[in-house]
Amino acid sequence: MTADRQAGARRGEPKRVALVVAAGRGYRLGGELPKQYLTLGGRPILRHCLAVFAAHPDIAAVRAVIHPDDQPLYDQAARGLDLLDPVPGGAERQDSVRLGLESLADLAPDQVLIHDAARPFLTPDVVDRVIAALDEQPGAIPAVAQADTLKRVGADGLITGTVDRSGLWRAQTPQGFRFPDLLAAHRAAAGQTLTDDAAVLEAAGGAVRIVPGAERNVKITTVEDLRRAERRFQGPGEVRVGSGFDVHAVGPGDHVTLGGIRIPYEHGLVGHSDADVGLHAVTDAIYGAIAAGDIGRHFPPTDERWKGAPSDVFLRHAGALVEALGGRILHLDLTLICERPKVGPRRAAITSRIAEILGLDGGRVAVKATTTEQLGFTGRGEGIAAQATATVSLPG
Ligand SMILES: Nc1ccn([C@@H]2O[C@H](COP(=O)(O)OP(=O)(O)OP(=O)(O)O)[C@@H](O)[C@H]2O)c(=O)n1
Ligand SMILES: C[C@](O)(CO)[C@H](O)COP(=O)(O)O
Repeated sequence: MTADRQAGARRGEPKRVALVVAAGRGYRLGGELPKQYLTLGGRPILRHCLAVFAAHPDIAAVRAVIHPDDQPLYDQAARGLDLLDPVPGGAERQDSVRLGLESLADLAPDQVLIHDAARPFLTPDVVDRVIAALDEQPGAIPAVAQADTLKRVGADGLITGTVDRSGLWRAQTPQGFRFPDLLAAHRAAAGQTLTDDAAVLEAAGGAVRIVPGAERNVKITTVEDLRRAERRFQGPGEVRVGSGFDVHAVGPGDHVTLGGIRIPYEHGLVGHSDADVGLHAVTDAIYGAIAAGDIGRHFPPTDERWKGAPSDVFLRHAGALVEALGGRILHLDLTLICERPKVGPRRAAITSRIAEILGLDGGRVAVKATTTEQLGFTGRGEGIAAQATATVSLPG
């Protein structure tokens, strides 16, 4: 559970769960793999939305509903994300949602957001709008106003009429509801065929509000949808660079933690967490690249939960935020500044550890060390400093 999620739970906010339906077979798209497991922008389609929910501060837990045959594909797609175990779906989308809701009954969330795995371009702002509307309504869905003229067409291909498009909206997901209402509505609707969860709540007499969706939040249904989605990931996207800097004072102890590894030493480093200046600088560099604040905002030093905490927790959080934006860490460059302990012999271990924490290729992580020629606080051995840059690409 992330820092923000734990904080939310502590503030007594409604317990909100995201349920991602991913048990479909993708017949209209065809091909050997169900569409949610095809690779888009270097990651399985399903992973895109799972990452958004997993990193969202107002979502307490995330569960996917999958086809039982897809377990190995799911395991690969969800690797490293903090999720509830998946549950098996049913023959139709509606069955999969109902089974997913039943599986959450023991957890008794206050609210649930249902999302199609086949909508990989979900962004946190759409989730925010649905959640905000749920404060006032039992149901809220993102939707986009219908812009084209609508024709009713007969079996012979001839137009039989023009449909008045005023008041018509295209429904998207995630669709948010008060959990007990939606579970009851789905149980009551078993046997009817309804294509979204808003329709299920409407059938039970529940009010559902529209909030602005996003044109980019499309569902991948056909080969043409997939091609269009792939084109969005072509080209460099937007490249951003962030920088990070950190210092910790030397104090009593018999080791320091630097760049995620423990190094025996005649002193320690003083800090609220494990005082790993290296990981702190890299973490702040990543936050900087995506303009997501700094380590102190996400993990306040006044918070007892982070006392003695291993700093890989902070770094993983920054990596998850990049992923939730559909981005990728292209390169990290860390410089450790101290006379002692000697970093050179540990450079490879630090490089591998940072790469491992973030799931990166080691070639994307540079670790360097320097002294300040015995000048200043690092030169006198009073503290260790670190500076880092992070280069991140975000989809265009
Ligand atoms: N039995 C089903 C059918 C659909 N879905 C999910 O519902 C979402 C929207 O459905 P759709 O786009 O229609 O997906 P498929 O059913 O896979 O596509 P098709 O109808 O072309 O087979 C998808 O994320 C899909 O995996 C599901 O969980 N269980
Ligand atoms: C729920 C939905 O995404 C709303 O647009 C859509 O109805 C699901 O897809 P399907 O093709 O109707 O199963």
